[in-house]
Amino acid sequence: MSNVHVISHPLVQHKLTLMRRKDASTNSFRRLLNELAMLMTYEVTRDMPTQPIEIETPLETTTGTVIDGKKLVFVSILRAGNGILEGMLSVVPGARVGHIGLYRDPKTLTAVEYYFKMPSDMHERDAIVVDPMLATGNSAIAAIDRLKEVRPRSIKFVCLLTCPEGLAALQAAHPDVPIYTAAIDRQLNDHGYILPGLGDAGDRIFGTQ
Ligand SMILES: O=P(O)(O)OC[C@H]1O[C@H](OP(=O)(O)OP(=O)(O)O)[C@H](O)[C@@H]1O
Ligand SMILES: O=c1cc[nH]c(=O)[nH]1
Ligand SMILES: [Mg+2]
Repeated sequence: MSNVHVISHPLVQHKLTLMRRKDASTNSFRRLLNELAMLMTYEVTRDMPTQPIEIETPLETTTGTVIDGKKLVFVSILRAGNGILEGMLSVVPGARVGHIGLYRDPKTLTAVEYYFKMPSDMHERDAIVVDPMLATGNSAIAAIDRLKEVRPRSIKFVCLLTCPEGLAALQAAHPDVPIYTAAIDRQLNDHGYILPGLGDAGDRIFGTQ
């Protein structure tokens, strides 16, 4: 599973454990997701291109290093992706943002698209697709199928939690897309929920249960 990166940093694991607890409030769930997303961004953007820039310190001229945030596009799978998006944008505020609206049909567990909006010139941008949950993989696969139609320069997928079933499905459909996650849980239940998991991410972020 060389294309799968599990971010096992103690801070990430600590916050994820607090989020899993069923008694975590909407407020603390959202705040923790935000903090986790910031920490995960550090790993996910480790290889992003930089360029040298000449600057003046109060004492002399020197050469510093900057990124070009505009070349990055965070692609949020609605709704729950927006919980990760917020944290990522606080670390890379210049990034562009795309949205893909998808929901899982509760009976068939297939993904149904209701919205798609990307920045222009996607072929010049590196896309990071975000969604807290990779369960059956149907939503991530549908989102990446659709995203590939506008030909971004590269694609990564970031989630908080996944399971062997979702990883296998996404890797089979899009072997070129690296996957970043904070944990690989045990399995899916009969309703397509991750066990032990954290429940329905969208409902917990937005308090819609
Ligand atoms: O891997 P899958 O089996 O496709 O499941 C994962 C999807 O399920 C959840 O979205 P949901 O359909 O609940 O929509 P929401 O974000 O609007 O709540 C989650 O945020 C993922 O998008
Ligand atoms: O466990 C799961 C599976 C899919 N979507 C969620 O929000 N949670
Ligand atoms: Mg949901």
